[in-house]
Amino acid sequence: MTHLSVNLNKIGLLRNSRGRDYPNLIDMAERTLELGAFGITIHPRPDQRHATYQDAHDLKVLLKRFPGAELNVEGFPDAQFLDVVLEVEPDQCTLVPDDPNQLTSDHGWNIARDQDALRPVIAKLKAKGIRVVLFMDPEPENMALAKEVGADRVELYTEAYANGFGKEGFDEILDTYQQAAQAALDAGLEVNAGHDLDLNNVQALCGQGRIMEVSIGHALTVEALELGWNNVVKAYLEKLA
Ligand SMILES: CC(=O)[C@@H](O)[C@H](O)COP(=O)(O)O
Ligand SMILES: NCC(=O)COP(=O)(O)O
Repeated sequence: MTHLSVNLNKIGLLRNSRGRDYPNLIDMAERTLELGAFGITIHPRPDQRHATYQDAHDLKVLLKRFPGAELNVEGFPDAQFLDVVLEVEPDQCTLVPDDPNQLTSDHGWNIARDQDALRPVIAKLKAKGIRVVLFMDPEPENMALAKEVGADRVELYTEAYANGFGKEGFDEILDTYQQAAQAALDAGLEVNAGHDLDLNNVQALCGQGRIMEVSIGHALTVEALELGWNNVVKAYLEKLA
């Protein structure tokens, strides 16, 4: 079985678009955990247009009511992000090489280049008992170095996988991801995966048993809209009849 950590960034984005607390991110997290999801992920960016740093604090309080459930905080390890993570002490911190103004995450770490910056950051997080994950492209040859710099896990960046799903050449893409996951396991790492995973494509990736956790947000939010839309429109029509 693969754990599901639900990314609530898009709930934060919707909330922030109106300047009031609706939808309430903590309520959505609570519902998600009550339904049996393994965890909650947020990815606060420097402009806090999605989840905010305060959300990380509030989620930590909520998660205390759900023993065994995990909080995963993702982001680029700038000073502000690290201060928040070291204070909140989530179960897991996923380090992502985002630029400050990036629309969304679009690449994994170049560890050979960034290892001197990563090592002390990883050591600091681990000293607080936080599991550290590095966001990685599916490159089997880089997994040993991810282990060597101190990561506990890698998260495979699955945009290419999701993009190729169901298209010609997909078998080769899937094979690349499985090889990267196996290389990580062989190096002594655990393996997460995420980005653009959805109800259609998630099983083929996780079915071979190498992926410990997926974090899913964007598609899950859109799918919730799609699956709920008809009922809600009908409910309004009934109110107005
Ligand atoms: C690291 C990663 O792939 C996700 O955190 C992704 O960036 C989701 O965030 P957004 O939906 O806010 O782009
Ligand atoms: N780590 C990936 C994540 O949290 C969610 O990515 P997406 O489903 O919003 O693309």
